[in-house]
Amino acid sequence: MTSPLPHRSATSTAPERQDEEELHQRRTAITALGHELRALVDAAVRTTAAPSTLNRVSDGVHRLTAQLIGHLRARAEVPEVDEFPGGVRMYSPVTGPGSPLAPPLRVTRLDRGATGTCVLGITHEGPPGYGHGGISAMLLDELMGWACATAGMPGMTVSLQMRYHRPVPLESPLRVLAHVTGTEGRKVYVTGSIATEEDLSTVLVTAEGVFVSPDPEHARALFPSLRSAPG
Ligand SMILES: CCCCCCCC(=O)SCCNC(=O)CCNC(=O)[C@H](O)C(C)(C)COP(=O)(O)OP(=O)(O)OC[C@H]1O[C@@H](n2cnc3c(N)ncnc32)[C@H](O)[C@@H]1OP(=O)(O)O
Repeated sequence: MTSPLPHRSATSTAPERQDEEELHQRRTAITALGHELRALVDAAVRTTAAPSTLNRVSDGVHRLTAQLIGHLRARAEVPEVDEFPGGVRMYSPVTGPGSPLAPPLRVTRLDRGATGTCVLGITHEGPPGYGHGGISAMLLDELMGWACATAGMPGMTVSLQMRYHRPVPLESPLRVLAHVTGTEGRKVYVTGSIATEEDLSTVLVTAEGVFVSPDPEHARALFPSLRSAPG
């Protein structure tokens, strides 16, 4: 199972340990804020509170936001708390423990594949009581991307074909699966599915995707903040 928290190394030198401790504290705080934000978003889309209460909460949230906007990172800059590419992404809208949008999906790497678990909430609702089709596509796109990475070919989605067989329930543990089925040059072919933990044999959604590993020149142009990174 992937963890948003850093691994600690017994062989770290003292300054490294200090850095690791600081990273651990930041990730723990980001995770705690993400948890509270998800609770806020959930309550905000479910509440039947009076307009006066909504206005009061709105003012309070505005004041809280002001405490953060003095410390924003530049757009497209990889957060210091992340390991990109190929590792922790604290603010991913799918897996990020710091993201109010993320369920978040908890991912386990498999051999040329990946599996993920999550619970969708009312924030992710499409038809009343069920998940939005775009959210299912988001879960599968992400996990299929992880599957590519486990096959040693991290890439970007160029094609994603979805099939919605049955509605995806909210507030019910889900299992998402993805497997690489083949590669051809820089292209990776991947399949994915969503089922409930309760009934793994009844597939609710399936997907077929093509991912492409950008060539190095293209990758440097797309991700300039990684210009000095190895590879
Ligand atoms: C671990 C975390 C995982 C996270 C996963 C998240 C996944 C995402 O959401 S990625 C974001 C969404 N995707 C994107 O924004 C990608 C946008 N596309 C691009 O930028 C470019 O297409 C890019 C960089 C991927 C590839 O560009 P480039 O390197 O020039 O590839 P290009 O030469 O055009 O095509 C490579 C091959 O793919 C094929 N291909 C391109 N597009 C498609 C397509 N839509 N369908 C099928 N095949 C395609 C080409 O035919 C070519 O095949 P061949 O080598 O056999 O001729």
